Amino acid sequence: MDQTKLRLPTPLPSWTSSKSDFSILFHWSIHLFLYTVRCLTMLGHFGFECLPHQLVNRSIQQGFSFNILCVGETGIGKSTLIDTLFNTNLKDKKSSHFYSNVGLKIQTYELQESNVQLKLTVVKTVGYGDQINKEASYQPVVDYVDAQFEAYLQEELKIKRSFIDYHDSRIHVCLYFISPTGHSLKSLDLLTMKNIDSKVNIVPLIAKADTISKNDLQKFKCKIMSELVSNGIQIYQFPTHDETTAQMSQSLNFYCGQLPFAVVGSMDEVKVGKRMVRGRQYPWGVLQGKCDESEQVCSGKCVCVNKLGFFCSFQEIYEAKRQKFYDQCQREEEELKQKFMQRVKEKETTFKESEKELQEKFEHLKRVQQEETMKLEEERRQLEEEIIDFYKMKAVSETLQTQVCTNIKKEKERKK
Ligand SMILES: Nc1nc2c(ncn2[C@@H]2O[C@H](COP(=O)(O)OP(=O)(O)OP(=O)(O)O)[C@@H](O)[C@H]2O)c(=O)[nH]1
Repeated sequence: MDQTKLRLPTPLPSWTSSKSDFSILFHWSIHLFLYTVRCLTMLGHFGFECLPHQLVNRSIQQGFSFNILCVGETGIGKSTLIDTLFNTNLKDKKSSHFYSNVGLKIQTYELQESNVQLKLTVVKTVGYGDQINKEASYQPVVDYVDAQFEAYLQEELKIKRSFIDYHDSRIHVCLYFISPTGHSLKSLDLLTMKNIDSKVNIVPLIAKADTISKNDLQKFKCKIMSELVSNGIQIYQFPTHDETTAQMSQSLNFYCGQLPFAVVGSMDEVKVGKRMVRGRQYPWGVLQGKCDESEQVCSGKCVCVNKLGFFCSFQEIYEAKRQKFYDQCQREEEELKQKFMQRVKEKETTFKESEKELQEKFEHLKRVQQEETMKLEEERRQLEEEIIDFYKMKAVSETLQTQVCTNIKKEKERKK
């Protein structure tokens, strides 16, 4: 039978609660089971320990998709930061300040680092904050976010869903670029954030943070946070319970205390020592990505800013996770080996002790048996001597008896 061409029994009964359908389903399951049993060929090692590998392999095959919404005024540094984050040059044209309405620019890029593929969708506001009447500036953003939810819902409602090919365009994170005024949030910022905070994960960023002094920056951050709180605006909450994220960033509480993040982007590569790094060259020196000591931006998928203020790549995160997994495997393997060796040693000691005990028992029995043999030998010798004495005495008595008889006979004959 050609196993590779086996076809499953059809048709598969649609599920109903009636008894007859149940029995059909039952028979079908048995049929399927038999087919499955016959088809089974072991392709390799299996077990649920393989699940992490399968997940990693599937993720690598399928790639990742990440949708970022960048909301901020024209020229605030949205494109530069995205390029910095993903270490690319997405070559985006500069927008004009003279649009009558706010619009959105949606671009999808296929990025690759090593063998990890990323489908990156960047949605940027165009003309944001450039109109005299800014009241409705947030509306296109809200409409876009809602439209993506609606599209996903429509796909979900379809009888025949095809999520494998479906490009899920729902926004994972909204990077909200705050002008580095050092003063406070603008009413437009508050209005927009208030209208989208229930729909997307907002990560507030102070753009072009190299333009503010350290003290002013700290005060500005406090001011922004207090304004967000007093206006009831929900920003993204870091998953402090996530052990992996917590380990990678060492202390999420520290990062949460740094909100909003101060970021610096750059398209230029400058020489620092012997290395070429992304940075901004000033007459007084090179800024290799200022920002607070280290920062992190997280959403459903995680992106983080390293000590120098630039974002680590997905590849690094993936590699770190993979390394952690392998380290854990190695540690567990080592522990198992140690346990095994320990048990072998214990068993060996037990065996040796039993062997010693048995040997002693054997020696003891041997000694007892030897003594017993010697005793028996002595008894036998004594018995043999007794037998010899007995035979001697018997012979003497027989001789005496014969002599007595002879003497009696002679006496009788003499009397006659
Ligand atoms: N000082 C400083 N300048 C920056 C920074 N990021 C970007 N710039 C500069 O700001 C200008 C505008 O940057 P873009 O990234 O094009 O800004 P944008 O928000 O994408 O602009 P539009 O797409 O046209 O709205 C460029 O000249 C950048 O070099 C920064 O962190 N610090």
